[in-house]
This record gives sequence, C-alpha cells and structure tokens, in this order.
Amino acid sequence: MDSQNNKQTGKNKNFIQAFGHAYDGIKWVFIHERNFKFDMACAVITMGLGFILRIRLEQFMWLLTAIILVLVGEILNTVVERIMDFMSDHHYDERVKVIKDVAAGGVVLTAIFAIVVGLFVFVPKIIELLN
Ligand SMILES: Nc1ncnc2c1ncn2[C@@H]1O[C@H](COP(=O)(O)OP(=O)(O)OP(=O)(O)O)[C@@H](O)[C@H]1O
Repeated sequence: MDSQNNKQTGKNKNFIQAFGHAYDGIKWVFIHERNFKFDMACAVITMGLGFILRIRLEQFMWLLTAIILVLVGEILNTVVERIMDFMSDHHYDERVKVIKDVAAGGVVLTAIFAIVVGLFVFVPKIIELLN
C-alpha cells in the first residue's frame, strides 16, 4: 500500500490516506532499519513463547507494553537520525553526535525495560515448569 500520491505536500484528505502514509512509514523502518527487524523478531518469539507457556493476560499486557515501547522508541530514534542526516548532510558535527547519542540512549532504556519485563514474566514460569 504505497502512498498513491508521492508528490503530496499538504494535509491528508481522509483517515484512509493518513493511515496509508503511516503504514508506508512503518514499512520503511522495517525495510531499512536492522534493529527494527530484530525487535519485531524478538516480539514475535516472545509472544509465541507466552502462548506456549500459557502466561496470564496481565503478563501479556506487560509484554505488549514493553514491545510497543521498544518499537516506538526505535521509530522515534530513526526519525531523529534521518533529520540529523538531512541537516548535517552526513558531515561530522559534535551537536549531531550528542543528539543521535541521546536518541539512541532512549532506545536502550526501553530495551532494558523490555528485558526486565521478560525476566519477571518468564523466569518464574520456567522455574515452575522445572519443579
Ligand atoms: N553526522 C554525525 N556527526 C557526529 N556523529 C555522528 C554523525 N552521524 C553519526 N554519528 C555518530 O554515530 C552513531 C551512529 O550513527 P547513526 O545513529 O546514524 O547509526 P545507526 O547505526 O543507524 O545507529 P542505531 O544503531 O542507533 O540505529 C551516533 O550515535 C553518533 O555517535
């Protein structure tokens, strides 16, 4: 579902058109960002494991929250990177370094949160299964 009008610079006409552009954006990140692909793979594996191990609904909600946080973090980090690359034209600039590093730091925090949630959900379940 690529945007029907690639030359559009104004507002979307309706919700369907807005959704189409948003879909294009997520597809772009998926195709071009290796980390996003990795995060999606982890999300699918984690949710699958959750089904297999029959975790509770509230535990699923925690996993889903962590997954969404990481994916949105990755998308916002990509936005920052693209704006900085556009503004700096790929020339080294200490200010660009700080901005990109800070954005990357945000992603790392969401990833740490996701790992902690994963440990809280799966470690007790695995211990329970082993006993
Ligand atoms: N124009 C620049 N000026 C200064 N430092 C830069 C510049 N471009 C990149 N860097 C440095 O290189 C790092 C990686 O750059 P960038 O975020 O573009 O690559 P990436 O591999 O897509 O990162 P990520 O793994 O976070 O997606 C930045 O965090 C920053 O430290």
